[in-house]
Order: sequence, then structure tokens, then C-alpha cells
Amino acid sequence: MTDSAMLEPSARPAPPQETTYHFVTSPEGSVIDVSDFKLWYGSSQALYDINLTFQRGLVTALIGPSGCGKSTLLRSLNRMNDLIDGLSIDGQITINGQDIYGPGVDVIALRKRMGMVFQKPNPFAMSIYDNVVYPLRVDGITDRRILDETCERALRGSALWDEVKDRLKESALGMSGGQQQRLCIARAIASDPEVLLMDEPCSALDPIATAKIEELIDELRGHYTIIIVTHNMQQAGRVSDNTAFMYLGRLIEYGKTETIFTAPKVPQTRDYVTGRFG
Ligand SMILES: Nc1ncnc2c1ncn2[C@@H]1O[C@H](COP(=O)(O)OP(=O)(O)OP(=O)(O)O)[C@@H](O)[C@H]1O
Repeated sequence: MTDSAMLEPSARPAPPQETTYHFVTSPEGSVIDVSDFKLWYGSSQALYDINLTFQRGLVTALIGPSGCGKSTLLRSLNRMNDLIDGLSIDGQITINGQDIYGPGVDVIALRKRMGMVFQKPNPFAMSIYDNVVYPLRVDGITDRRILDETCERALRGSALWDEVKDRLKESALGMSGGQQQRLCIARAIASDPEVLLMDEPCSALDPIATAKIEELIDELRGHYTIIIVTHNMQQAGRVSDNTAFMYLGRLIEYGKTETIFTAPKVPQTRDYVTGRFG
């Protein structure tokens, strides 16, 4: 056991200033580039000098101890943090080269390019069908054929079609928790986003429902760029191509998932993935 093991966060050694990189690149390059990104909640700095790229079509896991800034980083990618009082940022995040915090950015349009799935499934109190096509209706699409086709495509895409095709008009609230989460993924992919952001999508699910979501993530790989925050290191190991290990608001190591879990290059990553602190 190392010196940093089981220490209170305030007593742990300072993280290294430089990030160690050995991530897998996609033949199609990156979708999102984060450069020298910093974020403060009021006077409290939550992210320090984050530099990383999210590779197109790959699955990236964000891991690290509670409070290290994983969700803050995820929510910065689609400007979900915007409404928080006292929030300030520095640095740049681009999606396909467009500065998402630049002047004149249409935040609603930006969020459509990035579907979001939350910890707890959040279906609306309406039918399964209406849940899936909700984003299209918000866009004013009323053509029944387009709505029907999108509903089937999204439900097939979220591995739910065969389970629900005969009860599309029934309330989504009657589905199991795992089905509800796959429905939320269907709703997220209905508007054909480029990126899927998932904030601990399995934390409220049992192991069987979790396994189905993990299978689904595997099927969605390649079609979407997926970024998943997870506390479950086995899950990160199973589903992701690259893993970003964060600690005290900094990106410590960003690398190929297999290497992060079997031969991490930074001692703090090793201590975390072997369960010495968390
Ligand atoms: N709305 C907020 N206002 C003020 N501080 C916040 C807010 N949200 C998060 N923080 C702080 O920012 C830091 C990073 O929090 P964040 O939720 O991003 O961490 P996390 O790694 O996702 O944690 P967890 O794994 O527990 O969800 C923490 O110190 C947290 O207390």
C-alpha cells in the first residue's frame, strides 16, 4: 500500500502538473477538443488546465474519486453548467472545430448535437412513442411518417424495439428501470446527435439491466462518440476504448483503457484503479 492510500483527500499528495497521454486515436480524428479548460464555481476552482480530445466513434470513460470533476467536465461539453450562478470558465472547448463557448453559439442547437443520459432514467409522463419522438416534435416536426420512422430507428438503436413495439402507446412510466434508461437513450439518439454524454447511466440499475446498457454502448460504438462518467471501474474497463483519470480537478492520465487498468503510467492512477483510494 502506498503513502497516499486511504488518506483523506486534503492529506493526499498534490497531483502532477503534467497530464500523461497514451490514448487510442480514431482514424476519423477527434470530435471534441478541450484546450487549457478551467472552471470555477464562484471562487472555488473545480477544473484545472484540462487538455484532451474525444475521438470520433470511440467510447471514452471519465473516472476518478468523488468530487474530482468528472460530471463538471461532462456538463461543460454541452454547456449544461451555464445556468449555475457564479460559474466562470477559461480556455476552449470545440466541437468539430467550432468554439462552443464562442459568441453567438446557439446553445439549444449545440445540445441537440450532444444527447445526454443521466444517472436516473427520466422518461416523461407520456407514451413510449411520444417520449422517443419528443425532440422532433420540439423542432416542429409533425409528419407522421417521419415520426414513425424515427421512433422505430431510435428504439432499434437502443435495443428496445422488440420489447416495446406492440405497446408504443402505453405509458413509459410502466417500463422497468432498465427499459426506461434504454428509452432515454432512444430519445437521445432520435435527434441523431454526434455525441452521447452519459453521466453514470447504470448507477440506478440492477446488474442485468446494467449488462444490457453496456451491450448497447458496445453496439452504439462507431455510430456515435460516447463519453461516459462511471464509478464502476469494471464497467469502464468493459465498455471504453480510452479512459481519462481525473483527480482533484486535474486530468492525470488519458490513455488506452486496457493500459490504464493493467499498466497505468502514473502512480495516482495505479492507486485509484487498484482500489487504494476512491
Ligand atoms: N453546482 C455546484 N456548485 C458549487 N460547487 C459544485 C457544483 N457542482 C459541483 N461542485 C463542486 O465541484 C467539484 C467537482 O464536482 P463534480 O460533481 O464534477 O465531481 P465528480 O467527480 O463528478 O463527483 P461524483 O463522482 O461524486 O459525482 C466538487 O468539489 C463539487 O463539490
